[in-house]
Amino acid sequence: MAHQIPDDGTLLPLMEEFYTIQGEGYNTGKAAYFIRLGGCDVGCHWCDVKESWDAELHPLTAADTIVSNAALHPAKAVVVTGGEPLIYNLDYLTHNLHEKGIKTFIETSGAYPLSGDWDWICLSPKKFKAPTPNVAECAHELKVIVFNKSDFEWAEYHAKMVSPDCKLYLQPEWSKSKEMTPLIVDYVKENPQWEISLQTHKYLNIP
Ligand SMILES: C[S@@+](CC[C@H](N)C(=O)[O-])C[C@H]1O[C@@H](n2cnc3c(N)ncnc32)[C@H](O)[C@@H]1O
Ligand SMILES: Nc1nc2[nH]cc(C(=O)O)c2c(=O)[nH]1
Ligand code: SF4
Ligand SMILES: [Mg+2]
Repeated sequence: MAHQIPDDGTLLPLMEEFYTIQGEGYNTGKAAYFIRLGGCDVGCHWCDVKESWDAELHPLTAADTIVSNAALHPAKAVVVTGGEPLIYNLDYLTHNLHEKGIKTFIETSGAYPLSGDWDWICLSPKKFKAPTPNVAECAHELKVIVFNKSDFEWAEYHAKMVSPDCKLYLQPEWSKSKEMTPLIVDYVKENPQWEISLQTHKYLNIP
């Protein structure tokens, strides 16, 4: 049976929630509570959480419960990820997190319109479903996954879509990391407006 998900954002398909260290991008090294919502139709062939794709496998959970769980942890910061979290209306969730003094960060492909009130937006655009201009304009961080050499040019194309003060990151696709990381290192040395982002949680063996 298909989930009937109310569009007021009070119920969300929750795949998992865990307290860990942000492994990627600008906030690397900072403790945060991760909320992983199920559902994604972007279809990245190298996606590292394909189990998230089918929303119906993940129980509809009260946003109030997610907020209370988040509030139990010392770091007052939440990363909402997925799946593609912007499939859902995130206004209610982020409003209630803020009411509890919790900062809101999102990891998104930008493939759906922006909802929610965010302290930090990490946009990781995908070839398989282009980001909406609205998310690109609001992004604090652009994180492009490098799977092959052509992705540098593609990254520059997206850098033109974001605001001038948006941080720019190149992150190797995990399975191609050995090949791509040296290319990223060379690229960043030549183009220092870009920085390298590694999936440090995978090296640390933490969630
Ligand atoms: C699993 S996605 C979920 C959020 C959203 N759907 C997105 O793609 O931004 C979280 C982050 O992991 C990155 N990611 C996913 N699979 C990866 C892989 N195999 N190697 C490197 N980064 C990956 C995504 O680009 C994104 O920045
Ligand atoms: N530690 C840790 N950091 C992350 N940063 C982005 C992640 C994600 O899957 O969205 C992620 C994740 O899954 N774990
Ligand atoms: S958009 Fe994100 S969750 Fe969806 S397939 Fe791509 S990496 Fe995976
Ligand atoms: Mg991850």
